[in-house]
Amino acid sequence: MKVTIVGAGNVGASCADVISYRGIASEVVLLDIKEGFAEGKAMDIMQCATTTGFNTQVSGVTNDYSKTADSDVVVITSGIPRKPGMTREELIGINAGIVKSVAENILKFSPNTIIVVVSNPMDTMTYLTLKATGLPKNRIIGMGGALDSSRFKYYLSKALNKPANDVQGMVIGGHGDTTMIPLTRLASYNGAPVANYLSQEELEKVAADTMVGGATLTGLLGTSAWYAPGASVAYLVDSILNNQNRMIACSVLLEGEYGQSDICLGVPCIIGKNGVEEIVDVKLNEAEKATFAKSADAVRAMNGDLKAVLA
Ligand SMILES: NC(=O)C1=CN([C@@H]2O[C@H](COP(=O)(O)OP(=O)(O)OC[C@H]3O[C@@H](n4cnc5c(N)ncnc54)[C@H](O)[C@@H]3O)[C@@H](O)[C@H]2O)C=CC1
Ligand SMILES: O=C([O-])CC(=O)C(=O)O
Repeated sequence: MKVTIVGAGNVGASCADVISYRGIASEVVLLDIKEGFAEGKAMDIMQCATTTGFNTQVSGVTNDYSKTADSDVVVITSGIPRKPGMTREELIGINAGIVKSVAENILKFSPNTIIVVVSNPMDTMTYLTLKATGLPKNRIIGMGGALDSSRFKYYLSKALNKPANDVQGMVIGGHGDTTMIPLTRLASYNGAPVANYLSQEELEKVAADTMVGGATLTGLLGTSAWYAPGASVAYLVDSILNNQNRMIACSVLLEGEYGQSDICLGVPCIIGKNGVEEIVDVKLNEAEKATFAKSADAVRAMNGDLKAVLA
């Protein structure tokens, strides 16, 4: 199975590292516009093969899309990341043009691929990719919810003082500081509602910390995060390539689900060999439905800025 990752920067390279280390794909191609950069990242990762013990073949290319031919999955991480104090939405001006041209180039050589969109603002970039390529909706998946959910579980585990792997929870809605929706009511500590153990005030703090999880890291690192984003993409790619049918919150085209249409937004999806196999209805209550509608309004307003690039 072959995976191409466009953008060999922090997130792209981290993703390639996890995919190879865990043997998720037999071949990974890193592509970047910066001369020699993807080649260097690929060589560095390949020099881990004998010490960490993997057989995945990782190669790097400078803007040569012919080397990406017949990829089963293509991950788009090309574009600029935010700096401290910025929102993800501020990246649209530069990233929209990059994402559109990358998606078009990819399809010339891998017409049957499934595309995973990572570049920010991710929900709007996913919608752009869908509109620009005209691919069926099951083959365009925005990655954000897997990462946001892992941060939610991290903050819940800290509040509970229990191992993160004993915590279940999901974040839906937009992948933005104000549009994310941590589903606190449905989160559990090994099946028991977290509200059994945490006060309302503690739960609100967990949700607030989750929503600004990316901004917090950007403030600490000077650029946005990459280890958890790279691992989250690899988790999603694994579910596609190995047909695991995991339920993962992903940004996908909604056509009436969750009361929304003509928008890509984070909802729980079954992810398997065809990409999005199914959208799962987790039965939101009235307050959650209203929050979801507000999140959709904000993302829809952002999508309005795509007119020029889609013209
Ligand atoms: N959806 C999510 O959950 C997350 C999204 N992101 C987003 O992912 C993107 C990448 O972030 P980082 O890897 O930290 O940035 P980075 O700056 O480390 O890497 C981006 C790479 O894209 C390359 N690039 C730019 N234009 C290109 C083109 N036309 N073709 C090929 N490569 C091109 C650059 O040369 C650079 O190496 C950002 O937009 C960031 O906001 C980051 C983390 C999580
Ligand atoms: O915060 C950012 O800009 C990058 C990102 O999407 C994340 O780490 O969640």
